[in-house]
Amino acid sequence: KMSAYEAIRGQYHLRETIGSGGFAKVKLAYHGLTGDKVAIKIMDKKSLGDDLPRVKVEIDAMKEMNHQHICRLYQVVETDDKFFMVLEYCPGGELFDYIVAKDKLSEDEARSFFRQIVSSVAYMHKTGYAHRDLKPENLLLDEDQNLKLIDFGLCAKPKGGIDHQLFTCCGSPAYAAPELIAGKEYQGNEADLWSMGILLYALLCGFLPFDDENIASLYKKIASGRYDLPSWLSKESIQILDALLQVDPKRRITVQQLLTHPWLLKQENIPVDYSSKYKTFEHLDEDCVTELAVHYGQTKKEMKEQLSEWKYNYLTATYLLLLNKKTCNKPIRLLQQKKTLKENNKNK
Ligand SMILES: Cn1cc(Br)cc1C(=O)Nc1[nH]nc2c1CN(C(=O)N[C@H](CN1CCCC1)c1ccccc1)C21CC1
Repeated sequence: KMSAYEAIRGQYHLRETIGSGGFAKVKLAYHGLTGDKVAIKIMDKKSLGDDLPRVKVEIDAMKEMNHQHICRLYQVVETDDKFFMVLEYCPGGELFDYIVAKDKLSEDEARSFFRQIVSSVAYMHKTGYAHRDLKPENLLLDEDQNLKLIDFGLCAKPKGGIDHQLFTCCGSPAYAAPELIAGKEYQGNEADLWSMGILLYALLCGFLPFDDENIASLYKKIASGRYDLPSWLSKESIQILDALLQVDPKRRITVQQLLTHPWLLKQENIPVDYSSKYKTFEHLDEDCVTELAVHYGQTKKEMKEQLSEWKYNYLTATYLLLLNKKTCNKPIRLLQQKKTLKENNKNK
């Protein structure tokens, strides 16, 4: 049986580890046929333990979401002992590090980022998912300062719809909504809006509104809903923070109301557009289909049938990366994959 890395090795050139968390690590890699950079999240089944279902949750969620501010899933490889998720590579790293490096952001820069966050969350909620772990560590920067949402391992797709009650308490305490830490029933979408308030406060201030080493006093501060307002905050910034950081979830602003909030309209006066700029899964790009059909020596019809199955195999990844190139006006060309020595000898 093929070892895990062998499965990946023929398709990608693995490079250094760029991130490591509890049960997973992320490696930079190059996709063999396009030469494009990708990030491969590698999870060991044994060390996942009973967190294993979270991987399925994350994979199923990311397969369903196709949005310019949500990190793109290209391919999934499962072996006996590992999961590999091939994901979009973001060379700017985490928004968290960006804020720390700049101390705090200007209101205009915070607005530019927050509009993108609202766009990704509105799309996610529309698709029926609540993230439940929104924080600056889970927002990555691409080469054009665009934000990409990651880490859907704690997300929920409530059976009864996005406004259905949830129970599991999860996420990072400093970003968790009062109703969530109170152990009450809560709605995932409402809890996400609270976390967005914490996020916006961090963008504008460079520190957290509720913070304490002691978890019990942290919870008391969150439940009180009282936080400092630094002198540099404008009246409008204070207003939108107040709308988001409402302790009572029923009084909290909704993501739909956010789309046209005056603070977000300041500057360009255009409501946040949360629709996906990417083509739907049904529409296959003719040029990319042609390039793949030629490369694999198949008819366009056969290639379209294979692509339409969206198996999230190497073919899905190659198609999506070619589509990226086309969107960035780069030539849609596949590198002639260097045949491995074994293959060469076989053909002799
Ligand atoms: C840190 N950094 C610096 C540069 Br330059 C690029 C990066 C970078 O990580 N880029 C990057 N592109 N695509 C990805 C990443 C990181 N990354 C991640 O998924 N990163 C997360 C980061 N989480 C935030 C809170 C806990 C862990 C991660 C999850 C599990 C293990 C390790 C890392 C993906 C795959 C989606």
